Amino acid sequence: MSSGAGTAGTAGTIRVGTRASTLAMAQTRQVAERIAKAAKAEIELVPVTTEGDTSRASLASLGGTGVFAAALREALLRGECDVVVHSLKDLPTAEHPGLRLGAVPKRADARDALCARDGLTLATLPEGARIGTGSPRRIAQLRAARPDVTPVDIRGNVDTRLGKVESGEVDAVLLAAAGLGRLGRADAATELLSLVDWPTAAGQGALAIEVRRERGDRALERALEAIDHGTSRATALAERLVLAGLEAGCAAPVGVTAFVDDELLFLSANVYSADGTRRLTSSHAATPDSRSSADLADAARDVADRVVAELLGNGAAELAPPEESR
Ligand SMILES: NCc1[nH]cc(CCC(=O)O)c1CC(=O)O
Repeated sequence: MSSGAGTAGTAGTIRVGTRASTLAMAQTRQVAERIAKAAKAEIELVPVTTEGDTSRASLASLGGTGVFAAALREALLRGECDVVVHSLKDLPTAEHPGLRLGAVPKRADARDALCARDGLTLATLPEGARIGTGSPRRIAQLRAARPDVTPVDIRGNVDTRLGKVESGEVDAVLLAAAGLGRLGRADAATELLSLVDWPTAAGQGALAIEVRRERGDRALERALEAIDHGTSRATALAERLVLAGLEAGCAAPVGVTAFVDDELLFLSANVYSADGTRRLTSSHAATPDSRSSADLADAARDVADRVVAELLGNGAAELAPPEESR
């Protein structure tokens, strides 16, 4: 059944690398079925354990970028699989020299969901409520919206986190709506937070299919082209360029949202101080010359450049200076 390393797809089987968490397996299975159909090939899921899965350290202390993606990328480079499926928001913004983004399928809901006991919402949570999240962005947004509540650093998969609400360990957790939806747990959300005042992580809700840079399997390439969704790729690109542009000069939490609305590619970003008391915001729009991938990508680069320049010009780096200058 399983083919040896380096024998990419020779037996008509496409090996799809994935994290082994329930969420990753669920979303990879959905993408893998589409690849199988488009390539008219068999697929085999190859689970890869990543440091982000095994470490109990808080996500913030793991350094954020790359803990989930690195092991998948190594498995791909070693030839243990032909493609890997990531949550795009877990993929470092820097390009890997040996890899390319084969496809960004149609994106799911980019919003964060509050999953609270007793149907509570951000506005109706009692004073001092305990809210589970380890994300510096969500903590800053929470502190800005409800300075009286207490963020609690929790880890674990989606079911573990929801279980902490059921057991009463916390009053609510903040999770990506997309992940809840893919697990069939959308019902757990008691409030979907508006992207207007609660923008989320760059690429949240989008998946990324990565492949080795060298081209070989034509059927696989055509399948990835068929799955790629131009506006999802462009909005995720715009958001990730903001993150990349700020990473150089700013370590503060960032929320960013882009969408394509008829004629317009719109991008808006917030940079927060860690305690949520200060916030910089910038919004820009561009009109792509056409809906072609190339024109959408040009528009994405254009809006991202303007948003980054404005945020840095307004002092984003001073909200939380990069480590080395502290
Ligand atoms: N960092 C963990 C992670 N990576 C992707 C998702 C959700 C799915 C997505 O954004 O596509 C999650 C969980 C969460 O933030 O609730």
